[in-house]
Amino acid sequence: MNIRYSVNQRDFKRYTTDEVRDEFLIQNLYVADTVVAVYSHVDRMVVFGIMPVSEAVPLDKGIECMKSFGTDYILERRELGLFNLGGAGTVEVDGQTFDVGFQDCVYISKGSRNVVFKSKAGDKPAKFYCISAPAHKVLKTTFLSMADAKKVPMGDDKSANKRVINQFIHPDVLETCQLCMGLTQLEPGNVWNTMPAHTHERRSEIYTYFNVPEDQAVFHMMGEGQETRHILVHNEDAVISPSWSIHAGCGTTAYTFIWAMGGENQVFPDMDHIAIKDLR
Ligand SMILES: O=C[C@H](O)[C@@H](O)CC(=O)C(=O)O
Ligand SMILES: [Zn+2]
Repeated sequence: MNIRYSVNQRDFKRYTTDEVRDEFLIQNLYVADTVVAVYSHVDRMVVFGIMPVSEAVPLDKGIECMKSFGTDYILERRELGLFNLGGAGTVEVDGQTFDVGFQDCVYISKGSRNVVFKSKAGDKPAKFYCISAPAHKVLKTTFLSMADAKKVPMGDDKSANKRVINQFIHPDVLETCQLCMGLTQLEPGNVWNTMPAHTHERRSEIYTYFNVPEDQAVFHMMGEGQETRHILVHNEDAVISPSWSIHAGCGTTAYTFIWAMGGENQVFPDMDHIAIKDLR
C-alpha cells in the first residue's frame, strides 16, 4: 500500500514540481481487478480505486490488513464513502447488495466485514472511487443517488464558475462519524471551482476530478493563500489537500469532481475564506 506522510507548509514552499506531485497527486487508481490503495497521514484518510473487470473484487484484495491498519478487517474501525465513476456495478456489504450506477454513492458503516465490488459488464467496468476515514460508531450503510443529495447552486457565468455542489454524505443528508463527501458539477463553459478559495484548519480534503476529456486538464491550486502553487491533474486523478492548503481548480474545459473531507468537525461552512485580491 502506498503511504503518504504529512508535509508542512514551510517545507512545501521549496518543493519542485515532482516533489509536489509525489506527495499530493494520486494517479492510476483504476487497474483491472485490483484494489489500488493510498494511505494518507492527513487525517488518516485512505483512497481506494477499484475497477472490477472479470471478477468480483473484495475491498481487502492484496492488502495485509493487520500490517496496514492494525485490525482484522479494513472497516473494523473505519467508515467508507464511495462514488462510481464508471459503468454500472454492484457493491455487496455483508450480504446486502446495492446497484451502483454512474455518479451514485454508497456510505458503508464501520463494522462492515465483507465488502465486494463487481461490474455488470467487463467491457464497461465500474470504477469505484472510495474514501475511508477512522470511525468511532456503527451507523447505517446507505445508498444515495443524485436525487438524494442536497443541491447547493454556486457561482455565475460572469466568473466562469457556475456549478452545483451536490452534498451526498453531509450532516443534513446522512449521519456519519467524520466523513463528508459530495459531487460538484460545473455547467458547460464554466471552469473555476472553489474560488474565492478557502482553507479549513479543522479538516482536510481530497478531490478527484473526472468527466475531464482526454486532451484537457485542470490546474488544481494548492499551498497557503500567500504562497500558492498549481498541480496539473488529468481525468480521474486525485489530489490531497492538507488543512493549511487551499484547494481550488481551473480547467481548460468544464469537469466534475468529488470532494471528501475528514477531521475535527463536519460544519460545512467552517471555512477561512481568502479574498481573491489577497491571493499570492
Ligand atoms: O470545503 C468544501 C469543499 O472545498 C467543496 O465543497 C467546494 C466545492 O465543491 C466548490 O466550491 O465547488
Ligand atoms: Zn474545502
